[in-house]
Amino acid sequence: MKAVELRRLTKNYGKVRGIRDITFSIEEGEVFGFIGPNGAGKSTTIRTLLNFIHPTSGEAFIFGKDIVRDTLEIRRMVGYLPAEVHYYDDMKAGDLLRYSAGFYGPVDETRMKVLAERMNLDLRRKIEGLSFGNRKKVGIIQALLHRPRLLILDEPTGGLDPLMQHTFFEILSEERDNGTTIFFSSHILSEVQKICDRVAIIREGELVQVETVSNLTGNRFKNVTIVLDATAKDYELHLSGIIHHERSGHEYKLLYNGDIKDLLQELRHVPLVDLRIEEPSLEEVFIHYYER
Ligand SMILES: Nc1ncnc2c1ncn2[C@@H]1O[C@H](COP(=O)(O)OP(=O)(O)OP(=O)(O)O)[C@@H](O)[C@H]1O
Repeated sequence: MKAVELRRLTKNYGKVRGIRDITFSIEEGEVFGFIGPNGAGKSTTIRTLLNFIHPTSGEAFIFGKDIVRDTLEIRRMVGYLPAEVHYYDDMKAGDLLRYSAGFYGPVDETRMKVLAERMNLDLRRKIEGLSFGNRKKVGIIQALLHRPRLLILDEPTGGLDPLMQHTFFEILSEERDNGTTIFFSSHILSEVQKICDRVAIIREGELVQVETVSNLTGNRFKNVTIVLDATAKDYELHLSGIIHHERSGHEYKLLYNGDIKDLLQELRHVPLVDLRIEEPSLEEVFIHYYER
């Protein structure tokens, strides 16, 4: 059984495009990233999965349960962090967490305190006095507290400083090691690279690609910088697999997705001064998909 399965899931807001024909699935225990620029449809997908909004067509399942028919059962298995957290301002953070965790059964006070301590959150403070980042921490603890089988996190790191992001990813790794499935959306590719097994790339409401992170950052893609002799005339590389190239003077920068032997073969005929072959960041790889 898949942890999450979407089959041609579509959501329109009246005439406005939300998401169209989204199909992918997440294995149990996987850390799965959902990547796309603002407005791509990440939140729409997540909110449809949790039945906050109704699909226009298509279907989806969480641990085999139908997202529309079995909402309550699904909510019990899921910890959800919305992109924007809205709370009753007048409550203390700790009381709010107790109140919301109470829905799932007895509240694990120790877990709440440990998480709050690690995230440096004072549970006695009222929500209204908390900064955006501290409210985010409340949301993160809320999502984690009842030890859900599946974590769905919508842009979880926004508002957290780098140190806190580090702690947050540490906590996520521990959850993963305990078997929790994690689905999180982001427009920051490097953070997805850190922790995800696979990523789905969404753009303008449509799924562009589902790929393992190791495939994307692994052997296939290289950043190649070639510096030619000043005497070299305008030079054109005759190679398939060049995804993107730019030139300034005698320096050529390529994003290359092909056999490295073909590249070296081609370069034998070139008045080479310098050559660098480096691992591209996920950003650079994705830019190629977005530009298509
Ligand atoms: N309640 C709504 N009513 C009408 N259109 C909406 C609504 N919510 C989202 N949309 C539209 O659906 C599309 C996808 O938006 P969505 O919020 O899902 O994107 P996103 O990938 O989560 O981006 P962001 O990171 O900016 O939240 C956008 O064109 C957006 O304008």
